[in-house]
Amino acid sequence: MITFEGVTKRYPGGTVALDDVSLECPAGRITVFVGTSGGGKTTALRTINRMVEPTSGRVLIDGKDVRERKPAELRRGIGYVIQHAGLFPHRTILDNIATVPYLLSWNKKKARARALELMERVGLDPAMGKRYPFQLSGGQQQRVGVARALAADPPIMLMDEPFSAVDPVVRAELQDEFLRLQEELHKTIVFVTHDIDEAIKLGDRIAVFQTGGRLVQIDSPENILAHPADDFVAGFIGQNRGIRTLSFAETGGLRLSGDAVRAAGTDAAEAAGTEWVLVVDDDRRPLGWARPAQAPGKLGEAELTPVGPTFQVGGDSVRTALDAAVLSPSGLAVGVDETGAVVGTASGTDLLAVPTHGRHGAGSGERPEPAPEPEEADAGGAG
Ligand SMILES: Nc1ncnc2c1ncn2[C@@H]1O[C@H](COP(=O)(O)OP(=O)(O)OP(=O)(O)O)[C@@H](O)[C@H]1O
Repeated sequence: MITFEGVTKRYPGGTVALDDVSLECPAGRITVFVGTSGGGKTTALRTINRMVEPTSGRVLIDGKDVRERKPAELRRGIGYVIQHAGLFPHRTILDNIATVPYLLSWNKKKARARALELMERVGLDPAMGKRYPFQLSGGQQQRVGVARALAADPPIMLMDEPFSAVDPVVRAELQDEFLRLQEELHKTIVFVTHDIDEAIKLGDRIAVFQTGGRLVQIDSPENILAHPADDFVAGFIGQNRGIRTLSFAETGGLRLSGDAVRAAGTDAAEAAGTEWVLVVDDDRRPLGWARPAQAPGKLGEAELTPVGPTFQVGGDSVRTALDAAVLSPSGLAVGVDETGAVVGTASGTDLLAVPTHGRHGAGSGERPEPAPEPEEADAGGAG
């Protein structure tokens, strides 16, 4: 756990970069510092590894004031990743990743073996180990930056806009892999970004900083979206706050209907009263939509309308399910299990009735959430 106790940083000339900031970054979780440019995010991050010394207040790691530790020794236990990766240009990728192991006097063989292992972990072909940074794409360089920070297996990682310099597609990939890695590694991570969407995707907790180094709110992404502390936070979150809240609503408690689901080969006349039916194969995999009134005969014989996007029940959020409903020709979202078999369908109205608590998707670990109400607890099933 990292604790800020009344941390203030005033630079000569009078700039207040941090104004009496108190917060906690729980062990094994991702805390994201987000906010306006010049709000003090980077300054706050750097007080943790003593690259910045507070004017007053204290930063504690597991209850111990960081000032009691020598900066060099402290930093070896704290991985640090920055924008543009900050790799050493004249060192190979392997040697870049092995920087801290070398500093810790590991023998070269062990350090390189560790670097190779980490390259695989962060999704880089180990054959790239002999290359130099300029021979890698921006996204690959960022992966090297993450691998380098992880090399000596530090319990803490500080990440300052690590994915900001790459295009949105690569950025999303890096974020997804980062979350997967964190599920295995459970590091205590402090992550700075100016991008609220990145903060919501990655953070277990989000700390919002305002100009003048003031911490305005620290809470879970769900609560920040649902209950912004003031107009500044509401404005910072931006539009579509309601819809985005649905990213945190789980589909596991949803009651899905089997009324519109029919096996291929069934007589269309049997479903004559239903405008759209979802035709499934023997394994309940969706084949497409049919309108029985317009295509008499056996379902599946006439051409079907493509199913469109589906959602995984319990795995995807209500936001994803709602998206599937909006794009579905029938207006019904198709819920599938992890094998792709149809569980049932839900209308937009069904989906909006789901309460919006709980973390969705490829997550950054469980978080203490209120237990579901009994009536929400039964898992979705064709019913
Ligand atoms: N070494 C320094 N000397 C004087 N002022 C500084 C110094 N470093 C930062 N500042 C000032 O402190 C304030 C906070 O800066 P900081 O870099 O922490 O903000 P930030 O929230 O990370 O901003 P950004 O998103 O733009 O990177 C800014 O007004 C900045 O100009």
